[in-house]
Amino acid sequence: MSLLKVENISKSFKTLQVLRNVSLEVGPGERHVIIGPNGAGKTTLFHCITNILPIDAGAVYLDGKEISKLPAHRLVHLGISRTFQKNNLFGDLTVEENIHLALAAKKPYRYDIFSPLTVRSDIRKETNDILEQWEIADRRHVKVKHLSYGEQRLLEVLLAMASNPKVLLLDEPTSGMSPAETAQTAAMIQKLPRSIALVVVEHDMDVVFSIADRITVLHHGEVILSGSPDEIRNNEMVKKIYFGGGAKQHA
Ligand SMILES: Nc1ncnc2c1ncn2[C@@H]1O[C@H](COP(=O)(O)OP(=O)(O)OP(=O)(O)O)[C@@H](O)[C@H]1O
Repeated sequence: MSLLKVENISKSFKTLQVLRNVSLEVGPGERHVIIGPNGAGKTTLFHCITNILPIDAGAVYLDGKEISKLPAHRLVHLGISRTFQKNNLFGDLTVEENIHLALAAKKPYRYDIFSPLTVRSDIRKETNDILEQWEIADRRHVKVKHLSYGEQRLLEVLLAMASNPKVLLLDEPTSGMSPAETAQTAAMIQKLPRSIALVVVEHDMDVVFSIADRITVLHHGEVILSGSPDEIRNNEMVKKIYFGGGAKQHA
């Protein structure tokens, strides 16, 4: 059974149909990358999977259970976490404090005003583990607004992982990054544990092919192909639609 199943979902904004009978399945630990030209509906698909936007038709399942109408915080507890194209960080707090908050949000005691976060030894330990594991311990006291753009996006991925998700959705993790930051991010994504399935929207083809087990191609809101990296690379229709100049590529 697939871990995440998207079944025939459709979405319109007034008269503009943005998703049309989109289906995809993601297995445990799979790296599933979604590609497609600008405006194909990739971000809308993420919003629909996480019920930030209600779907018009179809259904989304996690572990066989329908989750289409569940609110975002319930989805996090069930094991779906995501990042956004725009950073969702607290710029005036340090790296360490942002990690504290992300970890505390998942704990049952988060509303206990008599237990300040800083004395919670489990949060301190988990924070240290994250800082060490991802080799950012030397940045722990830096305010997030003073990190480079690439560092901020990396931190956002780490925070999305703090909830120990089964599925992590990454929306254009390398957008706006320098080539060095892009390479660093791709390497980081490759290092993410296989206990987490990844669904990644990505434009950079080097990144796509370096991480994907499976690729789904969206075009005008429809899945035109889903297959292995080799199948995608060698498919004539994909070459024409996506690589053939019909699509505007990101800078
Ligand atoms: N809230 C909205 N209201 C109306 N139209 C919208 C809304 N959000 C997205 N759209 C339109 O839906 C289409 C798909 O947008 P979406 O952002 O999902 O595409 P995308 O594939 O993620 O594009 P990109 O690669 O540029 O991020 C576009 O035509 C966009 O203008």
